[in-house]
Amino acid sequence: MSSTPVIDVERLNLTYGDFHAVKDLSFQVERGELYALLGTNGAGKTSTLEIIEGHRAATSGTVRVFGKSPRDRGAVRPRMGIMLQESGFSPDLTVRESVRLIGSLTRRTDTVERVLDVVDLTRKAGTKVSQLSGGEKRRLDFATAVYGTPELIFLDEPTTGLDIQSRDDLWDVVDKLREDGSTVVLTTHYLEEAQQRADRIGLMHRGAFHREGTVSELTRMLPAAIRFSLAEPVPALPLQATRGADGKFLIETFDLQKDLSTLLRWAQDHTVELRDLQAGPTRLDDVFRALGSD
Ligand SMILES: Nc1ncnc2c1ncn2[C@@H]1O[C@H](COP(=O)(O)OP(=O)(O)OP(=O)(O)O)[C@@H](O)[C@H]1O
Repeated sequence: MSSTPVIDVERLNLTYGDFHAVKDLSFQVERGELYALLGTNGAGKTSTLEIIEGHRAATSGTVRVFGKSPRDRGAVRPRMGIMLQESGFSPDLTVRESVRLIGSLTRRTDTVERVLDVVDLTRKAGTKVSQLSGGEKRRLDFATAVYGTPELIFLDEPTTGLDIQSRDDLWDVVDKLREDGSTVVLTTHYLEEAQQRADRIGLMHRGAFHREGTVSELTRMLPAAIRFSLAEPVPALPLQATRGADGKFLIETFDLQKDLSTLLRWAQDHTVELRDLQAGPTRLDDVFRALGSD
């Protein structure tokens, strides 16, 4: 059984004058998914999101949100919560007034008190926006996405500028929204967040998908890494290794278990200490670095 995707993008193109910013992009986001749109600077993520959010018209291609055109704002907009990189709240309004204003714009039902509590700004309710810290402003931006528990939530670099506790709190709220059935589209430059939380990732580079899939699909095609240091003099190793500028050895392998056990057995037999030993699958950062070298 297949249900209509929440977001359905087919052969989307966007040009700014002569510049082709989004090239034939196609993807779907299913109900309840957390989809991360990642990419290099200028890859076209914001442009793509702006079209899906209904802020910008496509040059060609089709975009459907809940089966409708995102330009049909009356039908689609109340079902979306959008946390932009900068919400542009009026500096003279208080936090409470700002949330009330957001609420009236969303046309969703909620209470200001509940939303302030969810984003942990109750104590700042009477404070003017101009007097908030960077992290508090970011939490106020988050309130725009949370108000009225929308079915579809866009989070554009949501944790930038947040301390660890606030980040964890934000993700707890997102987890709760997902339990309640919300679909989430995320952009972030914190790759570990995407790696931990996304169901699927679209990795954009120069307007197109370089890769798309689950985290394990994206990382599977790169070798795993074993890293360690050795005391001098360095004995002959049982496997091919390279040595980094920091003096650490790196073994890249598509058979981590076998090569790691070979290395450990060799170290045991030769009474060699493998210092700072680390072994693991490729991280998303490495997929990105591979992109940069294309
Ligand atoms: N209004 C515009 N007019 C002309 N070119 C634009 C406009 N907006 C964006 N661009 C260009 O389109 C490309 C894609 O921009 P976009 O902001 O979508 O990228 P992004 O993936 O969100 O980048 P970043 O990670 O740096 O925020 C960039 O090369 C950018 O310079």
